[in-house]
Amino acid sequence: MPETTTCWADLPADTPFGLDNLPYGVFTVRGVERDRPRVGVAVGDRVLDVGRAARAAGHPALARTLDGPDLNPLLRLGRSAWTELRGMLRDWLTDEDHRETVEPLLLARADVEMHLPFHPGDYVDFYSSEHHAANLGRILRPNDEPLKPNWKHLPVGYHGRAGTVVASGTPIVRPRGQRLPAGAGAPEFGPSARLDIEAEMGFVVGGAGTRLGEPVPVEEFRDHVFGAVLVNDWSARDIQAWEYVPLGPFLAKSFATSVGEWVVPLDALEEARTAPPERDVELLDYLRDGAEQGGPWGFDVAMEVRLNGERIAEPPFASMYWTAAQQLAHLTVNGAVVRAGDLFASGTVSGPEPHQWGSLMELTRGGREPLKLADGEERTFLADGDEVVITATAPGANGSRIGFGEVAGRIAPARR
Ligand SMILES: O=C(O)/C=C/C(=O)CC(=O)CC(=O)O
Ligand SMILES: [Ca+2]
Ligand SMILES: [Mg+2]
Repeated sequence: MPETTTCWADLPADTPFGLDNLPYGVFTVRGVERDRPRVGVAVGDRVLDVGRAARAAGHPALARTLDGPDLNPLLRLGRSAWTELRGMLRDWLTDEDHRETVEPLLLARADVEMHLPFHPGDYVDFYSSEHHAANLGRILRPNDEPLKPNWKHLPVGYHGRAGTVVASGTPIVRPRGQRLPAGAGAPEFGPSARLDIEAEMGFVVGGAGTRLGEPVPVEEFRDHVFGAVLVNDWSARDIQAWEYVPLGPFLAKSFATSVGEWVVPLDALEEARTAPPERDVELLDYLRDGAEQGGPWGFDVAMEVRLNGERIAEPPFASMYWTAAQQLAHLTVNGAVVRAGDLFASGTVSGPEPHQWGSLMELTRGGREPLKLADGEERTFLADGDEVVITATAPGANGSRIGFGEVAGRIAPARR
């Protein structure tokens, strides 16, 4: 990637959407009736209509993959096409010769509506923060070891529900289900009373996909992953507690999983790459992720969680024990296929300090110690009308800052 040259468009100083980021999303223009959702790239506080830019630059085939309504066709093109397009974007945005055609294709962010950026065929969620896993173990299983014996030998995960992966801003209807009231002998049915968030980072699969029986080794991570996106894995703790023994989460997490508006390309995260925490058990060969395997694949991403506008947590993604490259290697080691558009999420991101915990379950010690909010309100779990917004930034090339935008959701009352 060439060094940053200046964009002819005036980018706000310190923008998290500079030329070293260029994340992809899907947009329509507000107020245009039946506008087609299509691919956009964030540039400063504007959004570039990339398909039209590609067409104007004489790349009609590429333009067709960007005409929408999701990133999936672009994801299928694979690593070399992504790199080529990234180079073209920089060219279009820095070379005065392109200004006349490209500038009218930059729309104010305020004038566009963002949509679900990709449609996952499969969605997996891991459980890869040691701090989160140990915190939940201590809260839920106080008489056991906080971590199960398998935890440091493999990235524990479960298959989620791809069809309820929703765009940032989608209202989250409080789920109803079975839960066992404390001390009761039989379950009751009703709206979840312990609705929680999980602040996570997701990774979006790209390329030709794998064939049945073909694993993706850690070494090939870069060829199979397009980029990263914010995730909020809404979780109904009361439904979960009753249903998930012994097979794992089912309805407690399948009602909605929100993803961020922008997918940040792996290329934009080169500067943020960092070594994961020291491993204290010897890993099986397929999970090794040292320099010989092209690692490390940890990322120094600083996340923030806001509840009704007030910051309640700052989860550090760099503290995750298992990396996305290990997760992908593990999820395919049995020969399961991955396809372009698939999403696998990190699991709740929690750091060592209490203000770094990525779920209300942890922040309120299992609902026993309510959070006191600035407006005088208290929360254990989410109330109807609450809005949760998760944001993140990472260090970028040339001293820049890489923004992930946000993943937002407001709780709507349960259906009656
Ligand atoms: O340890 C438990 O009993 C429950 C764990 C979770 O609910 C966490 C989960 O779903 C995975 C994650 O986001 O880390
Ligand atoms: Ca989760
Ligand atoms: Mg979910």
